Amino acid sequence: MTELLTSAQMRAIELAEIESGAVTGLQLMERAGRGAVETALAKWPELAKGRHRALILCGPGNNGGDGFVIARRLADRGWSVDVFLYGDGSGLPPDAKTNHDLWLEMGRVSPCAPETIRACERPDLFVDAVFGTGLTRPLPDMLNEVLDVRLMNVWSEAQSIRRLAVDCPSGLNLDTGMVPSDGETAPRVNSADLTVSFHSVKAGHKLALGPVLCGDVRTVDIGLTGPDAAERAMVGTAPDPDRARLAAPEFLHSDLPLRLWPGSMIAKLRGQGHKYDYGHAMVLAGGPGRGGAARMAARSALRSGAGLVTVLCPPDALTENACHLDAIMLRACGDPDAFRQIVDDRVSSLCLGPGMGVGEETRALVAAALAHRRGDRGWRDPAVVLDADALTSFADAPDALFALTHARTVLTPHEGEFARLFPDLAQSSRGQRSKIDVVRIAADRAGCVVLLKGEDTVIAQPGGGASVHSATGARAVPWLATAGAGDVLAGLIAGLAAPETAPDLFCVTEAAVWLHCEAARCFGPGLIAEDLPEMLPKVFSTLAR
Ligand SMILES: NC(=O)C1=CN([C@@H]2O[C@H](COP(=O)(O)OP(=O)(O)OC[C@H]3O[C@@H](n4cnc5c(N)ncnc54)[C@H](O)[C@@H]3O)[C@@H](O)[C@H]2O)[C@@H](O)CC1
Ligand SMILES: Nc1ncnc2c1ncn2[C@@H]1O[C@H](COP(=O)(O)OP(=O)(O)O)[C@@H](O)[C@H]1O
Ligand SMILES: [K+]
Repeated sequence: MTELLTSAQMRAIELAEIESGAVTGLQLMERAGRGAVETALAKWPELAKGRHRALILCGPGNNGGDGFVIARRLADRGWSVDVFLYGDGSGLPPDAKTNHDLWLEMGRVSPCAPETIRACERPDLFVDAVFGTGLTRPLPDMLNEVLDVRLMNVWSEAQSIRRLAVDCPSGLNLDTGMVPSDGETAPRVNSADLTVSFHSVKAGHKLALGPVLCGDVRTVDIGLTGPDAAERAMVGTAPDPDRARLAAPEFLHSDLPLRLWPGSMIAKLRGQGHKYDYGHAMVLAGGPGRGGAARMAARSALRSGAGLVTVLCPPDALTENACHLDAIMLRACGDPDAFRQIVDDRVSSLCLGPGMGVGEETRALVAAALAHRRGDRGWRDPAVVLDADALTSFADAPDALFALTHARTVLTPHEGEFARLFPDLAQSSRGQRSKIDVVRIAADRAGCVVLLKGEDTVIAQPGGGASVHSATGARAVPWLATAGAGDVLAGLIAGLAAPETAPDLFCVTEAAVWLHCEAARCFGPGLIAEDLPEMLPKVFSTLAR
């Protein structure tokens, strides 16, 4: 699954399935525990052979119930298993209580206390089944002392103890990827080498701290088959308004062929026609000495598929730009009047912001771009990508920008630019709201697609459709944190949106972010922004097959 469910959505799916009579809660718990064991043994085959020792911490809810199933399954394999319960056995919810009692027929349950845990023999596998989707507040102090086996400083070679988290490392909020804090002590949380999640990944696995804390995240199919459980919208099609999805070539537990996604988002991999059919993208540049950002955006637009790309710059920057551009055309344009004369109805996408400078001139050009209509020639208005200075120029009056933006606009802020336009949604004022939710609010407010950058890039459109692109784990590209990488992304969106046959802007933006990350992966460490457009042909060659 590529849907990023919230805890409430997961509970609703589970409840609907149980109420339909298709499955019982106990069966789901059994499948979850069994799936967690199978996944751990598949990841660590050395544990699949012979008898080992497990230390399992169970919590007061159903996450703890999964822990008791795991205990039983491992004991069945001949393992020695020490089980600890945080909380009181009599208060367990019914299914967890049943599994607690089943385990009591095989072994002991000790109260969770640092002294008793320290007295155990060194485990080969540590299982965190304390809290999952039910975490509602910060972890209690006592748990913090025992949740990270590697920090307990009791066992030799603690670094090699395998740490399995059931649904999530306890303390992580699965809706937000954040760690709730009581505001007085440092937030407390566990981390894991392997996190086994059920049915679908949750938003918190992919946002904020989730990817760092969860380690390898693997999803187990627990056989939820009802209508609510089905995946709703494949990447590359209109998103479901309620369920965020991953911008990744996957659907229904399987990999999509890359020619299907993102290949189908790229007109020149399949289309026919002349250069104007692929659209004319225009990138507005700043004054002398500030043109590099726009030139990189333009190069990226040309590489990604626009038939023609023109840089528009103030007249005094013409010479500088002419020295750097060949395939990309160049026109002088310093004000909205010039803009209106130059931009004809064949222009199908516009990119404004990189290196333009902050102020009234930029505001006026942004307003002209957002007012531009294509008349009879194009079947829809040009896509307008606003980045960097085009956003910051409206820091004092974001509403003035939102009065101009329309459905063919995409805003591509980083957190700093986002805070200028949406101060109440900024990271510092976000509180416990998830990045997905705040970008949804931003998209509704701006009436257009909003992309908020980061390792967890979130894209949302008005009405709730949202996507997360995760550049973490095997797709981590720390070397993308390089000046100008964002300019290239803005150009990439403009280039993919330029062709007459381009899909809608939300889908184009999802594909652009994935391609941007792939270009960075393809180049590797040492990357500078100029390298990104040059890697696109290599990335595209893998999509056509
Ligand atoms: N939803 C589903 O479809 C399935 C859920 N399963 C498991 O059930 C879990 C969810 O179970 P629950 O909803 O019972 O939630 P949890 O087991 O995650 O936690 C709920 C309990 O913890 C308490 N609690 C929350 N935060 C606390 C804190 N900081 N300090 C002390 N106590 C705290 C709550 O009051 C409640 O008693 C999932 O994560 C998963 O492991 C699986 O059994 C399979 C199916
Ligand atoms: N550590 C990272 N991992 C993945 N992507 C990153 C990382 N750092 C930055 N990026 C991506 O690189 C781009 C940087 O954009 P931005 O901050 O606007 O830079 P600039 O303004 O210098 O062009 C964004 O797309 C962002 O998501
Ligand atoms: K857990």
